Parts: sequence; C-alpha cells; structure tokens
Amino acid sequence: MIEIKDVYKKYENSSYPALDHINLTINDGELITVLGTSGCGKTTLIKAINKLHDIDSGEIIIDHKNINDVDGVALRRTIGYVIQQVGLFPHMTIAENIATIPELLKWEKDRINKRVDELLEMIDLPKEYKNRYPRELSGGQQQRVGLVRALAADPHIVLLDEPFGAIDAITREHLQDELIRIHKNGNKIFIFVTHDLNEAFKLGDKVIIMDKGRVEQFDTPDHIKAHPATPFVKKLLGVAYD
Ligand SMILES: Nc1ncnc2c1ncn2[C@@H]1O[C@H](COP(=O)(O)OP(=O)(O)OP(=O)(O)O)[C@@H](O)[C@H]1O
Repeated sequence: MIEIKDVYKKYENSSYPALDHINLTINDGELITVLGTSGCGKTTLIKAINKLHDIDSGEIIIDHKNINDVDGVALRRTIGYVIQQVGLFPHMTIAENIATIPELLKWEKDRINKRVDELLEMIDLPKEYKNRYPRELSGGQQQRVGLVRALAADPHIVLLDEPFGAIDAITREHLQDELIRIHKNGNKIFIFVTHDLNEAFKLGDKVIIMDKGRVEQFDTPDHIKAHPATPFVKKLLGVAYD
C-alpha cells in the first residue's frame, strides 16, 4: 500500500509547484494510471515514490514505512521502474539485462536463469533471444524486455513512465493488453504515467488526473466520465468525447 500525504515539491526557478499538496492512497493490487498534460508533475510524482527526487514536505509511506527512513538505492531495488527510453544496457545481452536486479540481489545462478526463461515466455520472446543484444530487437520487443526487466525480482510496486510512448498504435495496443494480463497475475501495484486519455482509461482501475501539480480527480474511469470533478477534467474529457 502506498500513502501519499500532503506532498509538496517546487523546483527552483519554477513559477508553480510540481507537486502541490498531493494526497493519495493506493491499495495493493491496483493498476493506477496518471494522466495529465505536459509538465503537470506526473514524472515528479513517480520519481518521488522511488526517491529519485526528494520532496520539500509531506510524507510518502510504503507498506507502513516512511520512505524518508529508507535508503534510496535499497528502495529502488524493491520497486520496478520502466521508462519510455527503455534504458536497456546496450553492451549487455537480453538475459543479462533482465537479470540486472536479481544479480544485484545476489540470487543463485540457477534461480536467475529460470526467472529469465519464465519472463521471456511471459512476453512471447523465443529463448534464443536471450543472447541477443538490444539493438538486434525491434522497438516493441525492447519495450517488452524493459517491462519484464522491471518485474524480474518480483517487486511489489512497479512504476511505468510513458513506457509505450514511442511505439506504433498496433504494437501499443498489444502491449497494453499484455500489461493488463501481467498485472492480473500478481497482487502488485502498477502506477502507469501517460498523457493519452484512452490509454489511461483503458488500463487504469483508477485514474489520477493532474494539472499544474494538483490532483484534479482520482477515481475509476466510469466515475470520472459520469462525474467529472473540475472544469479541467470536463475539458479533458470534452476534447476526447465530444
Ligand atoms: N529537474 C528539474 N528542474 C527544474 N524544474 C523541473 C525539473 N523537472 C521538472 N521540472 C518542472 O516541474 C514541472 C513538472 O515536471 P514533470 O516532469 O513532473 O511533468 P510531467 O507531467 O511528467 O511532464 P511530461 O509529460 O512533459 O513529461 C514542470 O513545470 C517542469 O518544467
């Protein structure tokens, strides 16, 4: 469970806060999407959760522990993280890429090999891809590897920052379905950032709608559509549904 209590952050030289007194509770097993226009604070929010960014005030509590009291590096080994640029290590094979966190956690070789095979199967990549390098895979395949790399050590929480942003519409739809399937098979929290309304509403059990560092609405897609809470949300829906 993640509790975000009155979290505030303002970058120097910024005219408005990136996170303006945010309050959210995210329960185990929820797939949450974060939707908002460019610069509204989506990335800052998820980087605050894995301590890549510090916050000015407020509290972030993960599984009843304030992350202030947890070392950032140790925390990030327990939280999956997927970014748009994929970030696979180019000089490492697919198997080595997927094994990064299990290696850091000093898992036994056999356990790592088994896990790599299991994850490749999960994303329908043939076993022989294990020894390929990222450049020998298509963009969509690399994105899939980026996704399962984040799942390798079976983290309880996975943060995904516009992971399908640079992918064509058909592959993207396929990856969205895959993500839903993978999420269904575990009691994990996925927090998925996107600026695409259809993607946010398709994937999210609940959607966080942000504007200028504020949460405008946090609710299920159906409830948001039926009862948009603010003029901003109405406008956002209007653009897509009118
Ligand atoms: N390192 C930084 N230094 C100063 N200002 C920053 C920094 N990172 C982000 N900001 C500012 O904070 C605000 C929120 O940025 P953030 O990256 O969280 O937005 P975002 O919603 O993820 O945007 P996008 O969809 O464009 O990635 C923006 O106004 C941005 O310019």
